[in-house]
Amino acid sequence: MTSLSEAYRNDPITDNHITPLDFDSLDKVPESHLWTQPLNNDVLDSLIPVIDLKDPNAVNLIGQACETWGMFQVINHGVPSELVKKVEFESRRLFALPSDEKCKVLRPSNGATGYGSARISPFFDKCMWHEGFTIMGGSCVDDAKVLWPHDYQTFCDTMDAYEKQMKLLTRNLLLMIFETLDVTQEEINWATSAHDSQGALQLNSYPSCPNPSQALGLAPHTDSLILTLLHQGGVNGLEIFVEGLGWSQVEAVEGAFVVNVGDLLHILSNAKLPVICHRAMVNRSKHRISVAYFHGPAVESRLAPSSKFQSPCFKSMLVKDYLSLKSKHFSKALSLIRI
Ligand SMILES: O=C(O)CCC(=O)C(=O)O
Ligand SMILES: [Fe+2]
Repeated sequence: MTSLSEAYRNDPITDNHITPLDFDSLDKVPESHLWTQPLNNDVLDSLIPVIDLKDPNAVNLIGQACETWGMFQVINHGVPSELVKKVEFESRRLFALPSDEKCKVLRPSNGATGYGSARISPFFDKCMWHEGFTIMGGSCVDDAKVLWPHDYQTFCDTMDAYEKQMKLLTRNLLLMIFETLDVTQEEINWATSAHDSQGALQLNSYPSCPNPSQALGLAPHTDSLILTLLHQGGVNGLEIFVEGLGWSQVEAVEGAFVVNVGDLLHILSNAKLPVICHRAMVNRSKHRISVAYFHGPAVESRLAPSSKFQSPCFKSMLVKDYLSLKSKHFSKALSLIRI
């Protein structure tokens, strides 16, 4: 069976879009990372609801938030805060390594895992104030052994434990979403299956930046898979684009995960659930870390709007073919499969 990481192999990225800056060595933002168009710092306050999973009305609130925004935050989700803190600590330990150490596990141009710039980098003229580390296929032991030959186990155990928790929470959230979205049991099984080969953990690092108004942490994008769970690490930075209003901050709420609909759930819902365009901003004083878990279905499986919809508005295709289309056409991918 093809895994998510294998699905990315056919669409290599050129090497100059993979190696991040050595941020520690800089006291000003280089031309390559200076975004000249206004980044609009008049951001609106948070519009995205924070939902308590213990609220008896949580299912309806989640359903409403998904239909309105394609995004919500959850608290009281059952993921131990100690584990989340450990993940953040281990992530900081990784990104604090010297640049040449981190580059020993640089993501290969035709690969999906390891250290490197955001996969969306080739679609933008300017570089992002960001470095990332991607874990797919259930284990990061090979990379961790290179980074810490004698001390890799804690990192791996922490990431494994976190990924397990993310899979459980994702499944629960999807089941709640499907209580208010009419799809078949087979489609629910498709969306909630959670084999090791399907999810991805993305550690994001946004070092403090001497010129935050002209640098961008992560450029605007939608997430490609089914559902994303994001830990913002207590530092604001995530923003969403709201048609007619502009950019709005998604406040970093202590202990909350930001949950957002990805392209594949948008397609399954026949566009009933919007997919929200978001970006990450940087700041002058804090080194921001975020951790995203992306949940996807089997890449060899077929993707289509639910058969409950009389008039599907997207073509049916294999998941891996959609991911390949997204790798080539980025933000145009959804419109290319629109009927
Ligand atoms: O760091 C953030 O706030 C956003 C991260 C994100 O959008 C992603 O990893 O896809
Ligand atoms: Fe994202």
